[in-house]
Amino acid sequence: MIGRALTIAGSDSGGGAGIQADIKTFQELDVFGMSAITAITAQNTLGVHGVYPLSTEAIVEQIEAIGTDLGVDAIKTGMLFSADIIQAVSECIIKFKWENIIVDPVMIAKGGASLLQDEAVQALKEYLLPLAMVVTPNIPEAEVLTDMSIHSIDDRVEAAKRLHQLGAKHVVLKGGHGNEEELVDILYDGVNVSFFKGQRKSTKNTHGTGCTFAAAITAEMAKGQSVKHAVQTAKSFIQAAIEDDLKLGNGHGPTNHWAYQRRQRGGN
Ligand SMILES: Nc1ncnc2c1ncn2[C@@H]1O[C@H](COP(=O)(O)OP(=O)(O)O)[C@@H](O)[C@H]1O
Ligand SMILES: Cc1ncc(COP(=O)(O)OP(=O)(O)O)c(N)n1
Repeated sequence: MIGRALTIAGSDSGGGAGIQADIKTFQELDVFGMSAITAITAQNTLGVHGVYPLSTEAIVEQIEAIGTDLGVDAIKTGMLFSADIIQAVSECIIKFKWENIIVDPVMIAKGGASLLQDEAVQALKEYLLPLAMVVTPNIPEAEVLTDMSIHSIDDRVEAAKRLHQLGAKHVVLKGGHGNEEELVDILYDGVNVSFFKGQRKSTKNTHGTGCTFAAAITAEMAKGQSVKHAVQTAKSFIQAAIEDDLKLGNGHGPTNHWAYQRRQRGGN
């Protein structure tokens, strides 16, 4: 049977991040994509112009519709916006006994707009991280969740260990916000630390990189791959998507969700 992946996240009208990035990534990696929308954003490459959260009832109804019929093999959470939404989503995950949960702890969009209320951070730590098979913070998100400053690679490893102590079974701490030429994402599984390296591309077209990366991990896990294999594929997917950027819009443009498959087929 084909792998089934569900994204519980916000809609990005500009198509580069959120639900739209996730579904494109699922499709490119050959899994059946489904969605439960938490909020509508009016967004383009220049920034977030409006945020309209849905009621918890509307969100739970979407998740229940999927859980009681189609079923899922892996779930990604993205923009959850409020403590109430985090709690409602966590209760659904527990109710359906879903285990392959990839939590992208989205907090702030590239343009600076807040996609998670400050008071929701505690709910994220308390309700959702203990359910996470994988959590994928960027450096600023990891700093908020662990209450520590992250400068060196050793700091990243320490932060990953703290996030593991909060209940996430695997921690992928992304290096995009670091300043090294060779980007380093780390994976901590509670015992071992693995390093995933890639060449930094100098580009402003990085809108939605975090969503796309976490969606690729989710897709691979929906196909039954191990976390380590999923992260390796996601790294190749996002590297291609950033390198072959589409140059759309006047601000931070989207990445290229076709690039990985085109390369696999030997195209450019
Ligand atoms: N300029 C870049 N060149 C190549 N890879 C990048 C670049 N920026 C980010 N990445 C990669 O994209 C993924 C998302 O990283 P990051 O930017 O840290 O997350 P977020 O979008 O959540 O802020 C990571 O795998 C990171 O290494
Ligand atoms: C609806 C929505 N969800 C998430 C984000 C943040 O996406 P991310 O991949 O972290 O990319 P940037 O916003 O940092 O470019 C979003 N913008 N919108």
